[in-house]
Amino acid sequence: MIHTELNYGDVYLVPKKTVVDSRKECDTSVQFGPRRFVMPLYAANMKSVVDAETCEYFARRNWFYTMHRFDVDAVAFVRDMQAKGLFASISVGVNGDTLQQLAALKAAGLSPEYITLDVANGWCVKAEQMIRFIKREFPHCFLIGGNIATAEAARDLEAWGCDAIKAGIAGGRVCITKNKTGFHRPMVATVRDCAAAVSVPVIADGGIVEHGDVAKALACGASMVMAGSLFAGYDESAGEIVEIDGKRYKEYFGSASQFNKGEYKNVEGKKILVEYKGSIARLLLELQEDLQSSVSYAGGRELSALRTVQIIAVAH
Ligand SMILES: NC(=O)C1=CN([C@@H]2O[C@H](COP(=O)(O)OP(=O)(O)OC[C@H]3O[C@@H](n4cnc5c(N)ncnc54)[C@H](OP(=O)(O)O)[C@@H]3O)[C@@H](O)[C@H]2O)C=CC1
Ligand SMILES: Nc1nc2c(ncn2[C@@H]2O[C@H](COP(=O)(O)O)[C@@H](O)[C@H]2O)c(=O)[nH]1
Repeated sequence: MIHTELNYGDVYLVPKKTVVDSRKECDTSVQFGPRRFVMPLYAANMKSVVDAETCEYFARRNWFYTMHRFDVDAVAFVRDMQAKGLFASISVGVNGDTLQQLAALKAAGLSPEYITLDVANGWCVKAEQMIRFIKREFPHCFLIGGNIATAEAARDLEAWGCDAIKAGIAGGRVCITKNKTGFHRPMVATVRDCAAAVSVPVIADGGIVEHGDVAKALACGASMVMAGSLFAGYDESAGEIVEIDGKRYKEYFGSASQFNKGEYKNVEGKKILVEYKGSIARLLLELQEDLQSSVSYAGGRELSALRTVQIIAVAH
């Protein structure tokens, strides 16, 4: 029997009695690893979304960030962020280049506060080996592993030593994995299954289309949400402005796109143009206001209230 699974766009949250007098009373902050952040939401570790300046921008405003792992000097990045009194959060892969970067960090006496193991399918032997290696060599580091999409995979990554798990396979806006391989799991099912299976925080990665999807992800059990396209196209986002017929855009491309890889090999991502939207400050404020409102509809004062709401499927 083939069963149906749902995405954010297929569900809504049922309102409860509001207990606050103003949405301002609702607290959107989240403890994640050793630090507390203003929002349970952050920009994807993609080259077309974040660069070193974007990371600094978010860290200074106490938003979580993760630098991407493509052509990055991890030593320089970690040293620079920590010299500025900011936390360092980097991404790594599973191959020899990552081992070299980690050895260089160790030799320089540096330890980032957060490391994200960023591979398409984190439920694999190479990921297990890297997770165990990082936990051994950088025991004080908060290690995020991913990506995965099932309870069984989440349990394995927790057992291997991950401090948080990033869930979401082939749900991203510039993803073509589902078209090229046939594999994908809708986000509501992914997040609910993974979050129920482990005691470490789960990050819902990809597929955020509307601001309300953040609240839906948290209602499904996510502790944090990662989004790419939501944060693309701003002054502070990575990449240059492109002008076409007098209209301004920024490029948003997948980490597994030909554009990011530099060759057409195992391509599972595409490049699109997103409208240029100016400064990101207004977006960050609006996201926070919207989430405060979500918490009020959930009948609480804190994010935990979202875990108590009923999720309903809607007929299209
Ligand atoms: N969240 C998502 O759904 C997805 C995200 N991505 C993103 O794209 C980026 C690049 O991903 P990717 O192209 O997979 O490369 P990776 O850099 O993640 O691959 C790392 C290593 O793992 C091997 N590998 C990758 N996929 C598989 C597989 N299916 N089976 C066996 N070995 C594998 C690769 O070898 P080899 O190339 O020889 O196979 C390579 O040596 C990452 O940042 C990832 O997050 C990509 C796809 C889906
Ligand atoms: N299948 C692919 N997924 C990718 C690729 N590059 C990034 N990603 C994933 O997408 C999310 C962002 O999704 P969005 O809907 O918020 O835009 C990102 O965090 C990765 O997990 C890719 O090339 N192929």
